Amino acid sequence: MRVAVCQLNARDDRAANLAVARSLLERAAAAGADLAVLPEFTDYLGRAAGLPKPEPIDGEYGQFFADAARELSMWVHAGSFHEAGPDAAHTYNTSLVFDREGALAGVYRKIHLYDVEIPGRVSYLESASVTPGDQPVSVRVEGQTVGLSICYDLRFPELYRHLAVVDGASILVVPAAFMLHTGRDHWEVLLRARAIENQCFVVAAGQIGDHEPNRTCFGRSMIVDPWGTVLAQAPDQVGVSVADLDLDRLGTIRAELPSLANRRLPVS
Ligand SMILES: NC(=O)CC(=O)C(=O)O
Repeated sequence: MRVAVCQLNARDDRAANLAVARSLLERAAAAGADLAVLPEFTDYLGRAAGLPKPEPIDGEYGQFFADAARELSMWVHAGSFHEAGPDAAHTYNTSLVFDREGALAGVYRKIHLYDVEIPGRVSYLESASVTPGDQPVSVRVEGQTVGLSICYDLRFPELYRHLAVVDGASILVVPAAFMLHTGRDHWEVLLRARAIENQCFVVAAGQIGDHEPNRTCFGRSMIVDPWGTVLAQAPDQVGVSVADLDLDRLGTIRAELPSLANRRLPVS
């Protein structure tokens, strides 16, 4: 299976963000991707005050990427967007996955919210405006089980254990807007750890660069194999990176180094 990670610099202009996302999906399709993944908050990454009215799953955002998937005949993981939430003050941070016909194949709401205060570096209280999801979600894509997650989820290995062991995922997807300060030291280590410990491919699409207000994202979108080898890493710019997932290699790694099968403790 050929996968693409689309690295974006979304800002406060929703229409412009979607136009760039569409052009990256076109590049991914031209490169022969079966599945293309966009980053967290592909719709909008700007000041809270300027956030366009949050939409339902079948709103314009969903329709836009359903059309893209159908027109490009490619599976599209539409990063995440601000889904209308349970009350006026809260959205969900939601991923949508569309099949080649543009049919909705999966919906995942970010479970772990980024409430972090690192003085002078990072100040973010995601729970002030986002309601967390509470369900791990996997989707069948081209005969493979793909486990869904979003950004800060990456720090919670129990989610990925569930996706790999309970759901049987062979591919783990991570749309992200990882901060520069934390990303420098943690992004690659965490992605490769999740790949190695769960013996899965990890496909991670990130935001890159400056976003209002005072937010800089790390980028370095990455595709990692189940051995922990980095198959593709994006340069520090908006663009598309592609890799082929050798699913036979996944079987070989799991057979030769059966750490998933050797687990001794149950997964809830
Ligand atoms: N932005 C996030 O949700 C996560 C992040 O930047 C981090 O975990 O660090």
